[in-house]
Amino acid sequence: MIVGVPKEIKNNENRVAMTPAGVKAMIDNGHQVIIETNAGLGSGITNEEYIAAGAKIAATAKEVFDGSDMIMKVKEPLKQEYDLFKEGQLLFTYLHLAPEPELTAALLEKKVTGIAYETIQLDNGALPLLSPMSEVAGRMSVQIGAHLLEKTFGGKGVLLGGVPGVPAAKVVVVGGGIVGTNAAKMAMGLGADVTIIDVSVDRLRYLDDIFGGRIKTMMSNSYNIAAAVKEADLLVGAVLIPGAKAPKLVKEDMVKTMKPGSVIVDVAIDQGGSIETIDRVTTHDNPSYEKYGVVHYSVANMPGAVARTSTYALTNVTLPYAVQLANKGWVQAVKDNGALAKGVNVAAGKCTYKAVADDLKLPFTPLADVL
Ligand SMILES: NC(=O)C1=CN([C@@H]2O[C@H](COP(=O)(O)OP(=O)(O)OC[C@H]3O[C@@H](n4cnc5c(N)ncnc54)[C@H](O)[C@@H]3O)[C@@H](O)[C@H]2O)C=CC1
Ligand SMILES: CC(=O)C(=O)O
Repeated sequence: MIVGVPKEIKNNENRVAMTPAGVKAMIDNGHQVIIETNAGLGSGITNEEYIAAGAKIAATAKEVFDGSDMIMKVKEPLKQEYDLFKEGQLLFTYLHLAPEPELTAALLEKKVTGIAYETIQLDNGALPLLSPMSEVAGRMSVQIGAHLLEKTFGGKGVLLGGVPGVPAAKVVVVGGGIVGTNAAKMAMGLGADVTIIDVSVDRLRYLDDIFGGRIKTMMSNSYNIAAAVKEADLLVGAVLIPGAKAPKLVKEDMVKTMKPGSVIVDVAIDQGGSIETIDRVTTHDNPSYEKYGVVHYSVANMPGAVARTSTYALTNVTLPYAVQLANKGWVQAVKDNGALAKGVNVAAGKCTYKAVADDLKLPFTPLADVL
């Protein structure tokens, strides 16, 4: 199989979908790899390193798409990439289709097989290709929140950890999964007063256990969320229902109760956002805006800013699945691997992921019907 890796074009997206180690693994398995020129530079990987590992370098994204059976990317394709899809091509990347009707329509029209990193799911519910980026974004959410709380960035001028004699800032994390746990870890490490809200009592029990009672846990319901949001200096949105649009758990009237200069970082923006007052997806160039006196941050590719770490963390987990897809072809690979099968969101012009079909009001076709 010929595997193509275009350069990412989203604002400040410096990650790349394959490292030289991935190229070598593909070549060792009898495949060919085409990398768009300079695709790795943002992650500190040169064309020469890819060539030494056995890749060919293409001058343009069009050459990569035209010449490849499988495209590996990091972020969901942007509008200027839709025309590059070839009918029947395999696309392996983050897709986040539930909030993206136009991208979904383009993939369906071209009968692209879209396998989304974020919905590949193990039997225990874990999302192995989302987790490393959630670790990165969860940790970044507190680092970014701490900056935005500074007066010069529009914040109320509060130091997360406080100092002796002055109380620490209150950090409220809605969603206690991978993002939430990593946000809590960083916030606690900086000395903040941390509360995590989740809908799963088992998850809250686990968090209480691992943090040794040094954070507070709360059951997710609108009463508790309203009370916690009102007091929060930094609010982190971190909920997920796999594949689906994020539930808007924090309502506009709750945000209005926050003190001026408080900060919201909605990490769940890639699934449409979990905070009602988040009305746009922002970019690393212009990451935050003010609404009701509160600083809002809603960048959908947070890990792109720490690309070197993120590229290696992401490709560590994507490569074994990519090799299965290349070795067996996607149909046999998903028949053999139930976790990978859950990644198939669109195939043969049909939507094969229930939550995406429901959110976009499209007919749902069970994957078995297109295999
Ligand atoms: N903006 C960005 O750059 C990035 C965004 N993300 C996104 O962050 C979000 C969270 O990802 P993960 O932590 O990996 O997901 P996860 O599945 O590990 O955690 C989600 C948590 O939300 C909880 N939850 C579900 N419904 C809830 C409700 N009604 N109330 C409270 N909690 C609820 C679940 O019980 C679970 O513990 C996803 O949308 C993911 O795509 C991840 C990485 C980067
Ligand atoms: C998860 C995701 O969309 C990202 O890492 O950008």
